[in-house]
Amino acid sequence: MKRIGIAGFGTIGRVVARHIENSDLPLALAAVSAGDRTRAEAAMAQLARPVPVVDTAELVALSDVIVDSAPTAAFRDIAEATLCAGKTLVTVSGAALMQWPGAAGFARDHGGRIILATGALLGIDAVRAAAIGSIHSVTMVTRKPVKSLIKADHVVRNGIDLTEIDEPLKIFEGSAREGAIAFPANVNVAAALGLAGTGPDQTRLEIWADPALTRNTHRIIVDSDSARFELAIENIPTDENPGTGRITAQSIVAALHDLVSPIRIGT
Ligand SMILES: NC(=O)C1=CN([C@@H]2O[C@H](COP(=O)(O)OP(=O)(O)OC[C@H]3O[C@@H](n4cnc5c(N)ncnc54)[C@H](OP(=O)(O)O)[C@@H]3O)[C@@H](O)[C@H]2O)C=CC1
Ligand SMILES: O=C([O-])CC(=O)C(=O)O
Repeated sequence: MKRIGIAGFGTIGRVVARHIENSDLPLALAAVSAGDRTRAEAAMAQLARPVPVVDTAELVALSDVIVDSAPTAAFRDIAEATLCAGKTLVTVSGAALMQWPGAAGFARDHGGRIILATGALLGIDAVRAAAIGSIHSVTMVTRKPVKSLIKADHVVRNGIDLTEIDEPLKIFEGSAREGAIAFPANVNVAAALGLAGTGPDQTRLEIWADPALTRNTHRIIVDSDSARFELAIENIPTDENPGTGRITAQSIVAALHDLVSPIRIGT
């Protein structure tokens, strides 16, 4: 039985907890950590078998695997505490991982492991396989409804008014690294794509706010010496946090299944 601790009991963390509770695989929810403890305890009362809301140190002590579903800013503390204990971190904070160049060395030195789940993306398996050979180019175009982008740091900081737009507006063009830093809660997937393929600096990214859309969409074109492929995904936003697609939590659950299943499908 693997004991799972969830760091960040918000939109993603609560869905992951419910799946673990209902799973017939050898996974058990051990504890969660939170920003606002009172709010997390109220949400915990919705579970059939509530677990304690604890701080990061206790979460790590009580768990074999930590799921990081906290904000980007909390990633490093959660990751270091997990890795220092020689444990496994499952995260979708690609933007934060990208900004920690020493992560692999830190994990190796402490006998821990970081698993960056695919999150709200697709095709990371094919991109990784292509990267074994030579990738010529990777381009990603993200289009999101206004409600998914309106609170993004970059939009607020630059005073970009999305409330009145009646046609698609390109709000960012650059590298995946620049995009993930400017939109840490909106294009973690671009960072993941960069880390899987030619690197975040070589991966090109556009972000559009599109008033006609209801879904968070990503289109990716990869050209390599083994294959050319195009990928597209239309994510249904969660009600709680429209920037977060529903599939993200399910990607984490699938990654947890991989840790305990006798057969693994896909790279
Ligand atoms: N790769 C991908 O495909 C995607 C990645 N993400 C990333 O996943 C993460 C979670 O997203 P989401 O669930 O939508 O976000 P939410 O804001 O819904 O949930 C985050 C939770 O973390 C809590 N929290 C805040 N600080 C800490 C801390 N120091 N330790 C533990 N918990 C803390 C917050 O509590 P409180 O509100 O009380 O502060 C909140 O409940 C984000 O980093 C986001 O960028 C999201 C979508 C897609
Ligand atoms: O839901 C999405 O489309 C992707 C997302 O928020 C992210 O990468 O952080």
